[in-house]
Amino acid sequence: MTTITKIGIQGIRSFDHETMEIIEFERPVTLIVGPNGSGKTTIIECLKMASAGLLPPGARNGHGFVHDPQVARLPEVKGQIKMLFPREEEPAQRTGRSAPPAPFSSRTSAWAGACGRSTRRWRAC
Ligand SMILES: Nc1ncnc2c1ncn2[C@@H]1O[C@H](COP(=O)(O)OP(=O)(O)OP(=O)(O)O)[C@@H](O)[C@H]1O
Repeated sequence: MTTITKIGIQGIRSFDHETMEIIEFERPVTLIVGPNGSGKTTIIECLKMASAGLLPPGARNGHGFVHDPQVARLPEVKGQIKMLFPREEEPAQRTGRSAPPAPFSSRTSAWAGACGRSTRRWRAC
C-alpha cells in the first residue's frame, strides 16, 4: 500500500501564492478538520491532481483551481503541488522531476508533483 508523507500546496485556491504550505500526514490515519472554506476540499483536490493529474470538475486548464490572480493583484499566478511518499521496497532514490524545495528533501522518499498557471495546461514538475 502506498502512503503519502507530505503534500505541499502553493497558489491553489485560497492557499498563498508566495509560500508553499506543507501538510504532514499521520499514520495510521489523518483527519482533515476545519471551518467552512478553510481548504479541506482543496487539500483533497490537490492530492487528486498530484497523484492522478486530474483537475476538479469545471476547472478549465486551472481556472478556478489556481489562486485567483485578481485576489493576488497579479497578471498571473503559478500554482504548485508537491507530494512526498516513501519508497519502502526500492533503494533510496528520488524520482526525476524538478528539484523539490528544502523542507521536502529526503533520501528515502520519492516525489510527484504538478505545476500550472491560471492560463496554462498542467504538467509534472
Ligand atoms: N481561485 C480561487 N482563488 C482564491 N481563493 C479561492 C479560489 N477558489 C476558491 N477559493 C477560496 O477557497 C476556499 C474554499 O476552500 P475549500 O472548498 O477547500 O474549503 P472547505 O474547507 O472544503 O469548505 P467546506 O467545509 O465549506 O466544504 C474559500 O475560502 C474560497 O473563497
